Amino acid sequence: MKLNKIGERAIIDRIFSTGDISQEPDDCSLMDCGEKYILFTTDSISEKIHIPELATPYEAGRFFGSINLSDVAAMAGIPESFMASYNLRNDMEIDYLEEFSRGLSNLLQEYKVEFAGGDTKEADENIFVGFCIGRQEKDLVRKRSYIGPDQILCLTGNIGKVGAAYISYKNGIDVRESSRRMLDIKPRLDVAEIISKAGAKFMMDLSDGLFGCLSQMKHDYGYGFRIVEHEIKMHGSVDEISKITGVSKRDMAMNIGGDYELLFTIENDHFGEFSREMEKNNIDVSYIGNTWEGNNIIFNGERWENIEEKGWEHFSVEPDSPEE
Ligand SMILES: Nc1ncnc2c1ncn2[C@@H]1O[C@H](COP(=O)(O)OP(=O)(O)OP(=O)(O)O)[C@@H](O)[C@H]1O
Ligand SMILES: Cc1ncc(C[n+]2csc(CCOP(=O)(O)O)c2C)c(N)n1
Ligand SMILES: [Mg+2]
Repeated sequence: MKLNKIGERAIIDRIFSTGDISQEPDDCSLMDCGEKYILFTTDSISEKIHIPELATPYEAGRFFGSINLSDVAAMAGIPESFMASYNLRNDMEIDYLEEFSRGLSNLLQEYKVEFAGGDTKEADENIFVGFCIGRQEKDLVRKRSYIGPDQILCLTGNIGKVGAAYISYKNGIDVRESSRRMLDIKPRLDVAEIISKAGAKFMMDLSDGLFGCLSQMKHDYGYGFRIVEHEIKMHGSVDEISKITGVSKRDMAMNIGGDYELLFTIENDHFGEFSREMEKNNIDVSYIGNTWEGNNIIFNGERWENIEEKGWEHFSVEPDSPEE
């Protein structure tokens, strides 16, 4: 059976089922170092899928670093060192690669992460593979397995900026600015550790969209979510682009993916203390639902609906792709 008949999530299940993977599915893998964990993670991008044609190489380099740092932020780790492996077509312009590297280096400098080297090879497609390593006190690391029943579900910032930019870009609206926005993401290292110290339980980054994350958590850890649509803060562009294109706000903000905000839970009886701590630190957090043992559902203002959408998934069959 071909991969595009299976989809990314099921492919990863099949890889896990081959037996020897020692770690739980999470944003980073962990190495036990006494009082601390070493966190390590890898994330790659391909020019074809992740980099819109009108994006500058500098923007692409920053994006490449950011998505890797985001996986460390997602567990409340402190990133320390980064490696970059490039598989590149032999007709790539050296200027492109230099600008890409400059974007990456500047991003790493901003977050005080060492650029520790990498690997460079000739290939048929341009693929950039990152590896990031970080550290954190064990009791501050936020694992996905810390999810439990009746926790309050929380989300930082607002979502949908990247989804709206993606839809704009596809519809030929303001294409240069849309390309820039598609890559303009921020690893939430500014807030992750504070949120962890304030008592978060499980945490993850939203890379594949809110619906994708909920579906992944239900599948991997057995807990579902009841979320309330009007509690979810959307980026200002979502409404505007929805009106112009007819694509639903829900699709743009929750299904397309590409935002890197943090999704996490707190214990129900800790709400007062936690929300005061967020206000004190000026951290924008929305309380969007709670966990339960049932399936993922959303309250649309009138009734509860099942969430059927699965977010962004590699190898998923496009609706209009021919059957093989
Ligand atoms: N080829 C693979 N071999 C072994 N494990 C894998 C492989 N691909 C993914 N995994 C594991 O599957 C889990 C989910 O991986 P995934 O890349 O979806 O991470 P994520 O943080 O949910 O998403 P993103 O990469 O968008 O940040 C992780 O624990 C990861 O280590
Ligand atoms: C058809 C189509 N093309 C492009 C996009 C944009 N996109 C590609 S990957 C990604 C985030 C997760 O990346 P990864 O899982 O690789 O970390 C996003 C938002 C899309 N949603 N649909
Ligand atoms: Mg992640």
